[in-house]
Amino acid sequence: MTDTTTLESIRNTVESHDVVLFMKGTPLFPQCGFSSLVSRVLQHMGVEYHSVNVLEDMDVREGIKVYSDWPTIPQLYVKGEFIGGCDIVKEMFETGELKALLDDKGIEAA
Ligand SMILES: N[C@@H](CCC(=O)N[C@@H](CS)C(=O)NCC(=O)O)C(=O)O
Ligand code: FES
Repeated sequence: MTDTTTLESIRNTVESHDVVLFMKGTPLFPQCGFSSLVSRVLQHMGVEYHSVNVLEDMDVREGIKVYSDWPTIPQLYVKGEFIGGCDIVKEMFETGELKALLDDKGIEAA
């Protein structure tokens, strides 16, 4: 069960930072290949981002799925908007769509 406090706290997190990655582990010590890939893409692009380790909080791990109506981790948010998980981010990176989106939102990428 996901309560409104958890959802409000998630909303606060995604609205407090331009780029937020909900992941398993941390950028330095990712705990899953899918999370690792997305954090490496962002690092490679020189994008500053806030990361949330869902393994530290079961409420967030389950709550983020309800918040976005997306069943898995990782989850990338840009300016409060859910962008996607590993497959989507990988594809958007390869096509240049991710760079275009970040440019469009005024987020600096190298
Ligand atoms: N195809 C997914 C891969 C991510 C995925 O399958 N995540 C699983 C395993 S890490 C997950 O979050 N399962 C639910 C959970 O662990 O809470 C994507 O594009 O992001
Ligand atoms: S933790 Fe096993 S696939 Fe992500």
